[in-house]
Amino acid sequence: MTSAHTDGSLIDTRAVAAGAADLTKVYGTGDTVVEALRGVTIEFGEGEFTAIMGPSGSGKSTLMHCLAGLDVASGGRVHIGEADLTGLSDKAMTELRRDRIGFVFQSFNLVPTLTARENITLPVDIAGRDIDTEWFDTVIGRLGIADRLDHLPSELSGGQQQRVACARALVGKPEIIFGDEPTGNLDSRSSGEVLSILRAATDEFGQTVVIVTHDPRAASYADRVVFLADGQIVRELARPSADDVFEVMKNLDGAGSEASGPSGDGAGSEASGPSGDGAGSEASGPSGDGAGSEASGPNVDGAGSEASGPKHAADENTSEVR
Ligand SMILES: Nc1ncnc2c1ncn2[C@@H]1O[C@H](COP(=O)(O)OP(=O)(O)OP(=O)(O)O)[C@@H](O)[C@H]1O
Repeated sequence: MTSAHTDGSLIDTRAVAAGAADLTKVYGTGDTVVEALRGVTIEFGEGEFTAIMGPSGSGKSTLMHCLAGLDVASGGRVHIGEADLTGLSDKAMTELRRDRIGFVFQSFNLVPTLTARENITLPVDIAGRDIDTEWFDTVIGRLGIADRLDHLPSELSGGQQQRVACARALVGKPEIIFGDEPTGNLDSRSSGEVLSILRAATDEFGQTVVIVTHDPRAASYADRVVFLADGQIVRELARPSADDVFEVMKNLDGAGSEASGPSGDGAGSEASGPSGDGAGSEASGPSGDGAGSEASGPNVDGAGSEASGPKHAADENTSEVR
């Protein structure tokens, strides 16, 4: 949410959905000690989509797990809304995670004995709430899993399982959704669908989304991208293009292994550069090759062209704030 300064410029007035203050995390002791987080202070505004990036081992997953109450920090504080996680009992933490947080993690954690539909509605069922059937239909339609709902996870492809996990995180409309490489196992079309619907969750329902990703194109769907290195926040970009993100990652990473260019490995989508010509449209960036690209998602946000990639133009709003 924004409002106008007297000089006409916009200021951000949205409420804070979650945050961390001076967060530290130390693994091991003595010679094997690792300082995974070294004083991270960050806030996530309501309805904001944030991507966390950084070289391998920089602390992204650790930060995500501490924020989501899945791991306990060594020092500092974390809050979700008004709730300070530091003082919560196990029971209160479980309820908070169940009622207010959605998770899209790469290890899908689907219950193998439940169908896709049952997995998707499980958190809402456990919480004893009613399913918003209209939103349920919208989510599964956009994610292209409507015809897979009665299948067990073992009968689904990896990408379909990940989209079921994404649907599970979305249908209950939790205040905040955490995704640890939510598009990591997806081809670029499915990746675009997942990112578009996460974007829609913020734009249409005011949900807050925080993802860890290695993919500059995925990051370019975000309102801002926060870069970690050695357990600290070192850069932040507001509404960047994939090219902007790629440039920062290249510099942060030295050898550039995390944000490798178009010749990136394997499926390419996670590590591909924004101008990926290697796999052609498969790895293409948001401002690249137009509406027909593989990366284009469904028309999730009402503005057709918007959905074919992230909404930020290459040269728009790329101010560096740190
Ligand atoms: N359980 C653990 N025990 C000891 N060290 C750990 C543990 N988990 C993470 N670390 C270390 O903490 C640091 C940060 O790890 P983390 O997984 O948060 O990095 P990351 O940025 O998510 O990396 P990647 O991009 O490779 O997933 C690394 O040096 C890692 O080896």
